[in-house]
Amino acid sequence: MGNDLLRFEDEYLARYYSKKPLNIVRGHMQYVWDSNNNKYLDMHTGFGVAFLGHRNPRIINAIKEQLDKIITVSLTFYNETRAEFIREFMKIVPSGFGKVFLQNSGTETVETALKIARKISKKVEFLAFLNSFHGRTMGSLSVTGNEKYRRAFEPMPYKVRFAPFNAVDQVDKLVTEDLAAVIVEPIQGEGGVNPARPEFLRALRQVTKERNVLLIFDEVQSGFGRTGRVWAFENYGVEPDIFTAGKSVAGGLPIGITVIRREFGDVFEPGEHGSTFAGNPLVMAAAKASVETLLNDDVPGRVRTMGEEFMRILEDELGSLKSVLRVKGMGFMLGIELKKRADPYVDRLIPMGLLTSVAGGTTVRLLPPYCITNDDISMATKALKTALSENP
Ligand SMILES: Cc1ncc(COP(=O)(O)O)c(C=O)c1O
Repeated sequence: MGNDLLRFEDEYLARYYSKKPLNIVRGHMQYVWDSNNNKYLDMHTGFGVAFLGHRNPRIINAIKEQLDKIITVSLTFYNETRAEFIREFMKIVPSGFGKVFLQNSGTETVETALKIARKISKKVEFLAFLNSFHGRTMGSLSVTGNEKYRRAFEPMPYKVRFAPFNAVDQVDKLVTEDLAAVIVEPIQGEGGVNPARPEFLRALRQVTKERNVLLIFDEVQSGFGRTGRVWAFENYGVEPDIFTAGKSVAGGLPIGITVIRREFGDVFEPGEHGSTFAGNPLVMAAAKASVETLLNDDVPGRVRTMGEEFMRILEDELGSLKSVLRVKGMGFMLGIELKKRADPYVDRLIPMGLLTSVAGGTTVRLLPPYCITNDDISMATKALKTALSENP
């Protein structure tokens, strides 16, 4: 990439991901630019973080205004910016939910959900699903149903049983009274963009209720408008006891939120849980502006309409290609499942000006920002068609 500075990343920065040879220097809404001023349509969006666009003007202004006031205030104290965010956030939370736990990432919000479930239920075991992804810290990793992420760190601290995702007929047998909770993504993201079948979530809700087992929906990837409703579970008409959110909720700044039903109250005694950075006014200002954007721009409505159209176009244009198995997903959480590994295709799309990511090994995942246009959809479809038509 002709930039000597970047060698510091190679030499000293611990590697988490296989790195792409692209130095991204700037972003605006659905586009990013590299150091050679090449423009890319961003459907990677930092694994979904930039769903409201890069540097969305409303969010940037809110951050700038807050910078002139104060950046950090512990949850030990009140802060009006935080209170304003909570007031806005409660507008998008269904009425049965009444407490919000603030964190700094998706994995932390899952950790918090698991702790809450253990505290409320006084039980310790969990049921999770194969192919699920819930995070990298040891608790959230315990409920992640993919050996690849867990193998190097066994044994896991939490006792977890795994079941096949969408196996409606097994729900009655698997959800036993000794479970603290069942945790499930309404749409599996990292596992390959796999929507739950409505009857699967309905069966989970019915049996968990009957057996006094808590139901957790992990909405870190599927939530906040991504699937054409504010929460993916609203597409199914099924409500959990606890749900999580993260990724785009603070417009690009780190956040994680756990939401629980009103009747559970505060759950933790002072000192039982905490977080140094959580609820800091800078992130809260960005998150408040993000909720306002979601509501003012009717993000879920736009995503619902355009997502259906995008999916139809992808099915029409790519569905019959030899390399393609199926197009799947919901709203702006879309996947093109291939007959072989997806990484070479994702790499090939980069010089064509389209950034995407891999999910479940064989799926090209599209997580576009809500503001993409019909021209962007045409450009992406054309690039995908070219890339998927040839062997990489
Ligand atoms: C469903 C789900 N849960 C949890 C996480 C972990 O979030 P984070 O990477 O912010 O810790 C992710 C991340 O992709 C996710 O998709």
